[in-house]
Amino acid sequence: MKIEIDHKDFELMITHEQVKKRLRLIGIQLNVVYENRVPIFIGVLNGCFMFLADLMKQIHIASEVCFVKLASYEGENRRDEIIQLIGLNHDLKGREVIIVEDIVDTGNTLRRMLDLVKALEPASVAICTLLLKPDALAYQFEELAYVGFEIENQFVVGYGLDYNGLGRNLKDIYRAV
Ligand SMILES: O=P(O)(O)OC[C@H]1O[C@H](OP(=O)(O)OP(=O)(O)O)[C@H](O)[C@@H]1O
Ligand code: HPA
Repeated sequence: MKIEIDHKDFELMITHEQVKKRLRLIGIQLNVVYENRVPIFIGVLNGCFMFLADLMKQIHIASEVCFVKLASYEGENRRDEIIQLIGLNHDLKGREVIIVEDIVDTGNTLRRMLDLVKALEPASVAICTLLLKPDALAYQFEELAYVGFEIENQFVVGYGLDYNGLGRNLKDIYRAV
């Protein structure tokens, strides 16, 4: 099936049924690994909102959830880009943290997120991402423990992911053609 978003063509890549099936398996894994550890799931906005909402329906152990946003601004020296974590209202010291992303592409966002989270001294940090583009990844992350789908280096949209701000509401995931 083909769709058009903001004058760009996309074709169906991963159906919502496939996503749900994969989420059930990831949920089973997380329920086992984190039993009695009361993990905190930290979703990185905006893209993760649908994935994290559906993932949490598969989590049956005691756990907490929060959402953060990464914001950047330029320091006095124009080349200094300062990155801030906005919205975190939990003390992460000694906690078992699971960072939830819709997609890890170059890995730049995750690199920054990990630096900020690790500075807060959690007991452990794992990453759960719905999509991973291995060929675009500029770093190796040993924390990348839960991956929904590895995909080719193509732009994707839907299920939280946007193209020019549009398409986040689509249930299925589409790739640019
Ligand atoms: O691995 P990277 O190359 O850094 O790309 C991945 C990031 O890009 C997207 O966020 P974006 O900054 O577009 O914000 P959004 O979630 O609000 O769409 C996505 O949600 C990831 O957080
Ligand atoms: O392929 C993508 N689609 C939408 N947003 C993104 N952010 C990083 N990669 C992507």
